[in-house]
Amino acid sequence: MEITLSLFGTATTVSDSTGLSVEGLVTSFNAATPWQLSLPASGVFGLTGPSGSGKSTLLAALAGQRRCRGKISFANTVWQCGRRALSTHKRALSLGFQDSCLFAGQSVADNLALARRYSRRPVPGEECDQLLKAFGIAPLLHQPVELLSGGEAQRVALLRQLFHNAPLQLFDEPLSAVQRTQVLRCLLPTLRDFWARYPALVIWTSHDFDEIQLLAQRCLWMDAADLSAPLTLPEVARHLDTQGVGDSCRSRIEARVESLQESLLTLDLGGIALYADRVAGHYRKGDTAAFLLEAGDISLSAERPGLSSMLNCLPVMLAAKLHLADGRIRLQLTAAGQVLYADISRLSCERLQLRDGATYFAQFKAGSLAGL
Ligand SMILES: Nc1ncnc2c1ncn2[C@@H]1O[C@H](COP(=O)(O)OP(=O)(O)OP(=O)(O)O)[C@@H](O)[C@H]1O
Repeated sequence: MEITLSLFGTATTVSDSTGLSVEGLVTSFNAATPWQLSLPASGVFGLTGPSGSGKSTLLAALAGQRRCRGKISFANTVWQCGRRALSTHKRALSLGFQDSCLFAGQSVADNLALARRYSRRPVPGEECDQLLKAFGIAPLLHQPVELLSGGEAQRVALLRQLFHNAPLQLFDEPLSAVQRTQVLRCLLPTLRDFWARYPALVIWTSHDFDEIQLLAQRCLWMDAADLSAPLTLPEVARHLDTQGVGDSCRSRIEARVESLQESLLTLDLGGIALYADRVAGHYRKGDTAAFLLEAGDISLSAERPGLSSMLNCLPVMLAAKLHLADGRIRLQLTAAGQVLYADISRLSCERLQLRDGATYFAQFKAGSLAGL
């Protein structure tokens, strides 16, 4: 079904969609690959792809901050038709950048109050108080924004966007300066919970695929100005693997070199022997060597396993569980003061009856340790 709307006094026909509809959107950057996109009125969608591929340009065009032509409509309102465009402040959206863009000369509290005052869907005060606490912003409320660190400023800017609670929320690497553990363990779970209770259409741009996995169930992929339709997370992971970009979840492990025989390296991690196969480079006994280990390469047992073709068996302590958007569970484990991540299914998690603080056995193949 199609409906007719009036934009600047001229009748315009758009698809009857309450979500976001983009048809043939062209900027000076993507003249050869017009963008098409159709997203529902609510839901969290990741946006990732190689650097310089056009992600920020797309967000700027959606927000009316980049000259473009084509059609954009959201919630049955036409924002762009041909070269005619509705100005940014008339679009029901908010846009958050890596550079926090807070209002200078004002306190944190003033910045946040403005967002609520100009919101058409203000978030209840109680909710705001909880968000202030979860984001660690409460002690900073009376600070002038010029005195905030980069990570603090980003957290305030993100909070300002939540307080404003626009129907379409665009984010461009909004947490790149915030400590990763705080992002993964506190901020992303808070955001997921917030958007479950205050639905909006969210497009979250990041190079950190773990962030996207924790927030979104679908993700857009941009490569050389070519925009995909929403993909599943495994589909995007395959793109990332092929391109060698992005950041799937890998742990960095450091261990002391014991011996190298043929291509099998024997290591010592806190008194436990580890083995790395097919490693390149020169290793000398006593050196500290670093390796990467994919979260998906680890299997976990509640009891010490018997003989196995998996050469590595490391006792680990479960520090935390993170629920990934695709239903899997990411476990944060510690061993000899180092942090490892393991991705397992919800069923495995239930069967193992995992408890924080308990000891388990992480198994992985010698070939899974990639030397740095
Ligand atoms: N204001 C501008 N003027 C001219 N070219 C620009 C401008 N902004 C970006 N570009 C160019 O447009 C292309 C796309 O940039 P864009 O910032 O959209 O990419 P991106 O995918 O967001 O990259 P990143 O992941 O590195 O942030 C790049 O080649 C960039 O150099």
